[in-house]
Amino acid sequence: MYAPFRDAVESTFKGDRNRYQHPVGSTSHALLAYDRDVAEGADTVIVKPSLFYGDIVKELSEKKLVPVACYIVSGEYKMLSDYGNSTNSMDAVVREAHLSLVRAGASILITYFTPFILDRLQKW
Ligand SMILES: NCC(=O)CCC(=O)O
Repeated sequence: MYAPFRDAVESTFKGDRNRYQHPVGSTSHALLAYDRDVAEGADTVIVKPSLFYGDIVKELSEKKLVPVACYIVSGEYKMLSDYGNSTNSMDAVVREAHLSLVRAGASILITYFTPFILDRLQKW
């Protein structure tokens, strides 16, 4: 999900970051990290990437301890952009994707679509 960002910054990183990324099939790792981070004084938690993790966003936001921020990373941006461009449905797909995270409980959206959304917010 991070390849477009790494390409943009001409990253020389080789390998993977599996040692500190949560296993895709597990909810419990994310919940343990949340408990640890809140106990250490975090004032916000970030779910990143976020579009495939609506279940995690919902579970964390229902705890109501700290706001949940959702980071729509570069690979998600590319997927949405490619789909929106190829089907001439950018407004609809961007709106639906971002509202899905709001519906799941996101308090903050971190997204490369910010200028696009701000241009349309009054209509949505
Ligand atoms: N520290 C920068 C990032 O994490 C970027 C992630 C992305 O947008 O792929």
